[in-house]
Amino acid sequence: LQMRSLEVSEEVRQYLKTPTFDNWSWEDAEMMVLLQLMFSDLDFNSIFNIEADVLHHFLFEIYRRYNNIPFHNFKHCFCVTQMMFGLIWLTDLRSTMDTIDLLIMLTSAICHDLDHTGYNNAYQINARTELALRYNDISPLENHHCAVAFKILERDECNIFRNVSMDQFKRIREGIIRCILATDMTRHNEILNKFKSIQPCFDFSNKDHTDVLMMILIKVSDISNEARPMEVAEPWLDCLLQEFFNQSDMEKLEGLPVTPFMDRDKVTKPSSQTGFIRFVLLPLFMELKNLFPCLEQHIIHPVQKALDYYTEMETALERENQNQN
Ligand SMILES: COc1ccc(NC(=O)[C@H](C)Nc2nc3c(cnn3-c3ccccc3C)c(=O)[nH]2)cc1
Ligand SMILES: [Zn+2]
Repeated sequence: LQMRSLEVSEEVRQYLKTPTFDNWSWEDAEMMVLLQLMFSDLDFNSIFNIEADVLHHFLFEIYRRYNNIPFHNFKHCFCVTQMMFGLIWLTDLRSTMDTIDLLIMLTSAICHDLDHTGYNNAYQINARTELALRYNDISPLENHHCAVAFKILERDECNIFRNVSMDQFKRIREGIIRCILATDMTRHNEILNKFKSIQPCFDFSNKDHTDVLMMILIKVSDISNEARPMEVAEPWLDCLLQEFFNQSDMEKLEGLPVTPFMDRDKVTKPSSQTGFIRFVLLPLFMELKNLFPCLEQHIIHPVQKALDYYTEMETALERENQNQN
């Protein structure tokens, strides 16, 4: 992978800060350069003394450790990081949060699905895989993603944190572990309820409050493909269903329990999305909008349009089925 030193125009730098960024029109090598740009645009390199070649080696090793599977691949890692980058600028977090917390969030986004095999936690546990054994069925995938991240950081030439103090590294490590482990969707309600409970009087100087906000922001970045333009989001749903179908095919072959919304004989694109958008995405975004009203137009409106699109598709499909029967 030749990371061409793509000369990034001012126009692209601004476009990179918006949730409308289209990942499909960029090569992997260009996305690597854009990831470096995010670090420098947020002043991480100067504030934390991150040398350019160390950042380069770090990102290259990250790139190597994502697998070529339909959804949880390097492009997903880039999308989640780019959404996080966009949210930081959109909500002006540079003026309300410590820079070290922004560094934790961006690095967590980059690392959050490292070495994902395309089989979710339910499969790991049911199939009693090496990961389920090692992590005692407790978020086996997320524990693994985080362990791989710190294995990479143990190598001096990849350690972007090698010039920070012991106290700073301790805070960074605690933050990255907390954020990556928060991406386990089985903990969705636990984390959302914690955020709801501190909502009325959110205090940016209270670490307990900002710790929860950081988990909410990586969760939002991770699952918010539907906040992007339809021509960007729809291919991602095809990739996701491809990965889900691979898993449910394998589960059927191995006589393991099959998750209904992964079963190619049961799921349709609209049915999987209308429920997900209505019961998972919108409630999550509505909570975040209470803190950052500007997300109404940038995130919630596009998702409501996506809900209308899939609801339309669902009724059209049902009408078609009725005509056939
Ligand atoms: C509470 O745990 C859950 C809840 C919902 C889902 N997934 C769904 O409902 C369906 C399959 N749709 C869906 N799932 C999505 C999307 C984005 N990420 N994402 C996803 C991917 C892997 C694991 C979990 C989720 C939510 C998306 O746009 N749609 C998966 C896990
Ligand atoms: Zn992810």
